Amino acid sequence: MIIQLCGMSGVGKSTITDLVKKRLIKNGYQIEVIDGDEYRKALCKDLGFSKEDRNENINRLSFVASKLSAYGIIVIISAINPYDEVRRKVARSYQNVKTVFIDCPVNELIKRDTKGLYNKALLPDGHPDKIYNLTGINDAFDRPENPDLYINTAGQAVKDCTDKLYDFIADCWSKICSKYD
Ligand SMILES: Nc1ncnc2c1ncn2[C@@H]1O[C@H](COP(=O)(O)OS(=O)(=O)O)[C@@H](OP(=O)(O)O)[C@H]1O
Ligand SMILES: Nc1ncnc2c1ncn2[C@@H]1O[C@H](COP(=O)(O)OP(=O)(O)O)[C@@H](O)[C@H]1O
Repeated sequence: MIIQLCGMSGVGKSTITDLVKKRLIKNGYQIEVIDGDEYRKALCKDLGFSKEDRNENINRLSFVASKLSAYGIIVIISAINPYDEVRRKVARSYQNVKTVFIDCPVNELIKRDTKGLYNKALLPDGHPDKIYNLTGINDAFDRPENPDLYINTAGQAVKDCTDKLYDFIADCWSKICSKYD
């Protein structure tokens, strides 16, 4: 099973997946997280943030996910994954793919700004530190219309969001396993 997350920088993808991963391992599941930030330092280090590069990034991450998933490992792809077309392609190309939208209003993300990226994207044009392709500010994010699970992290405790994702994964996994009983 492949869980493809999508959501802008700072919505809580890493925070939630780290906790869900620990809990799944503790309860005996085999799980791997494919984290966009981590893979961009290795397998995807040649890629930037153009539409083409983001698409290629998700193509690579989902390919790796499919190989692990074929061994019965639950795989979470934790990336911004901003384009509807690519998310649909992943869902079409591989078996047992679920799409989870982690959401948070942009004004809250600007307040959180854990990596300082929003501050840089909001600098005036021409400023030497300004970034011009931050998802949700000056680059596109297609909000999924019918995700398999929706989590809004604004004003919600991390534990509640983690419980939601954990319960969803455990439920999907038990349905898949019951087909083989
Ligand atoms: N311009 C711009 N836009 C978006 N993100 C940026 C950008 N520049 C750097 N970063 C950092 O890269 C992380 C996103 O990488 P992803 O592989 O998840 O992106 S994508 O799915 O290919 O769109 C993202 O990680 P997260 O904050 O964990 O989402 C950022 O840390
Ligand atoms: N309900 C919540 N779920 C997840 N993170 C939250 C929540 N509320 C506040 N946060 C905070 O938001 C930030 C999310 O950062 P991070 O997990 O790195 O996001 P992402 O991986 O999507 O870029 C963290 O500082 C986290 O403590």
